[in-house]
Amino acid sequence: MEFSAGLNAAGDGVEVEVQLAPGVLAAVDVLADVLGDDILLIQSPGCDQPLQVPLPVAVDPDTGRVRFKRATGKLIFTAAARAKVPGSPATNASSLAALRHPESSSNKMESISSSSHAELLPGAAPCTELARVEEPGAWKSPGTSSVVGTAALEPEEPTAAVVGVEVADTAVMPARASSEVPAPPPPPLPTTTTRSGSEGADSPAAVPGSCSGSAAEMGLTEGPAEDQCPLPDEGEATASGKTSLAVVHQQDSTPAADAAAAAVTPIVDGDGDDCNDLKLYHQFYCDSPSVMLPPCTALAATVMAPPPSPPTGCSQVGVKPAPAQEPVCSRSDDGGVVNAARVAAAFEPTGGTSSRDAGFSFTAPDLPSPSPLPAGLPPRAPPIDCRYLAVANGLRVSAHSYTALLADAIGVRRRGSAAAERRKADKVNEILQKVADTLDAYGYAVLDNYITDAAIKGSRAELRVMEPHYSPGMIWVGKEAETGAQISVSAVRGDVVLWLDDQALNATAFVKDGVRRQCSFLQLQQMLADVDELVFEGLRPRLSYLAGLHRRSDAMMAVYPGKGARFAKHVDNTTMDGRRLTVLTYLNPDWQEKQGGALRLFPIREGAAPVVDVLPVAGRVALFLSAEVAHEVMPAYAPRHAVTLWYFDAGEHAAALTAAKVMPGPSCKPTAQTAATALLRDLLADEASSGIHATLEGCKELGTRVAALELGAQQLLAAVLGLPSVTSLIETMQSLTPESLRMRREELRNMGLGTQHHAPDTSAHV
Ligand SMILES: O=C(O)CCC(=O)C(=O)O
Ligand SMILES: [Fe+2]
Repeated sequence: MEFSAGLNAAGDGVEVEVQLAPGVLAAVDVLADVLGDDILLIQSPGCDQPLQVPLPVAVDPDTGRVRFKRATGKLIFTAAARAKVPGSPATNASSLAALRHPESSSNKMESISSSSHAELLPGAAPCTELARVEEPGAWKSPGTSSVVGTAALEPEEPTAAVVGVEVADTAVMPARASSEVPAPPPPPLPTTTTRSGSEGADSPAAVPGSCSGSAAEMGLTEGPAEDQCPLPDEGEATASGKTSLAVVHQQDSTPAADAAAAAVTPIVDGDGDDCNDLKLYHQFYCDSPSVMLPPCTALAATVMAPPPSPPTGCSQVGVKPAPAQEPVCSRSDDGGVVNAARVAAAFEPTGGTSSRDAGFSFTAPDLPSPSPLPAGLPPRAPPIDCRYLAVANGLRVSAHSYTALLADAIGVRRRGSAAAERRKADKVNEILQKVADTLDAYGYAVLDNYITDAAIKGSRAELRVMEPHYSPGMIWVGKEAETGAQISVSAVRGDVVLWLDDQALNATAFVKDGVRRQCSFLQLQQMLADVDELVFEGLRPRLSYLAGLHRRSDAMMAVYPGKGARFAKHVDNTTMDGRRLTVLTYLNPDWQEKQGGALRLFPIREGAAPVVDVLPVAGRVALFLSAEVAHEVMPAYAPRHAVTLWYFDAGEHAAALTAAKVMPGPSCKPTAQTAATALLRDLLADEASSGIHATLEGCKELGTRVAALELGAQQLLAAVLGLPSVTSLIETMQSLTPESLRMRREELRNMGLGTQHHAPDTSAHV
């Protein structure tokens, strides 16, 4: 194979010319066909990050020569397969291609698109660096770059070839480990922050009946087309100070509130337009973190002074993360491998037998084991023994791909000059650093437009088939990481949820009540991969607090059905269960403030940050520290869709799992859950139907009942009611007056649907 590289005539990049072997040429050619002018994503063995090659590459069909230009970086080109792509070329954002090295020595190509189909052929080629072009900054002065080495490799297989080029330019090296990046000061005061004396002051007024949960109201309408935006010219301003995307309102203008508002620094892409040209960080260094960045990034939506009477203490409640047990494989009727235990747990995480009996199962034809992920890619959600391979359009799904983001990266299709590229990379780093700094200083950060409208719409469409099968969200209480007791009280937590693990995400069909239904979660998978990337590659290296993140929970899809459903104030991880970062992605196009449903985030320490209300608008990603930031979901008056992911710290998680194994807590006992739920049900029920009356006698009876409960039930109740201990629960309950009982009941009802909307049997699962 022949190869040459050198500074191009314009002096703004290195031009590479490669003579490809016939098989490789065919692969590149076909991929170019599949991807249109998107990105070719290539993962080569020994190379940590996939390479992203903007397409089309110019292939001369007569000579087999390929030319392309790189501004900087290391290019390792591994092609080991030939793809056959019938049908029309896919040009949408879901088109993607990846080369990934499988278990052993052979290479495979995976090519996925909504309408195409690839035949995988094994190849064999090591990740070999063939040539290196080293002259840091050379393209700043044309003519000084040089090829310092060339080599050639003839692949053993005619269909496999490797070409490598490394071009160094230290000017665009991204920030790496936090130790290498001096932490900049907290975000500066935004000079153009808009403030208003009235907006965002109170919980939004209820608009009962305004949303009934139809598909249209759930926001499944077509979003606007993506802007096509040119790259900024050389001379264009790099920072506009534009704050239009960071709607920052402040209720009270006090010095403390001013300072707090100032902390919420709007982050903008800085190129003076509304375009998504910061979507991509084009990472060429295989051994560096690849960074994807949201366009038009902004911080939290509404800054408010703390509410006059903040809700009572944080409940020790959280959400049951993925179960820790290893799955047990079994075989389904139609021959597909089914991990019944895990699927049941994932789909109906109530821990109760009824849900397991009801039993979902996912089905897929037998396929060979998937290849392990290439080293260095973000860790995936819980490892599973019986992995499912999705069969979507006859193609295997790559567990990780950057392509959905890349496909939007107009900056790649219309590459600017080296200087423009460098500016872009710098800006991306700057924004990521701001996000990390904000998270570090205040415990939370919010990114807007991280997920595209198309991806939101696609994911919502994929989830629609599952929506009838969501279960009431569980409040997870107790010290047992991942195995803790769960209790469902819709007044405290009014959403319904669906847990999706890797296996479920990769399934093509599910069976419920003996009925088989098709499903596909490709878009959703991509969205999750994009969030993983933000966390693992964008933030983990920048925050020592996140340095130990090793994996995340399964994805929890949640729908607050409207009608005032909410989730009471709580902290996700109060028991050192391993969860360090909570990341929410909202899927609600056209969400209006009057629909409520804001995520209210409370400061880590009194006065340390503003209380912010973050509306669940589509594409927005909210991040906060799971063990420190109290938060609640304000009553939602329209169906509100969100995806929650929890990222685990390796050390804390391991310790929690060990602790859970050796000392299962009393709250695990089903009897405790039943007793606690029964009492809550009575407490919440209308007086007429409840055993507890707001009279002196009723109060006395309640105090006696609570004191007589088993410890586990008392612990659960204390947690749900936001009381710090069992002692305090008993004291509180024994000193109730008719008045305070009525207030407590009202308070609980106001937290959500209450029994007016939910029958007791649906609001209590034990
Ligand atoms: O949906 C949200 O905004 C937050 C949900 C939440 O707090 C949780 O599931 O723990
Ligand atoms: Fe939460």
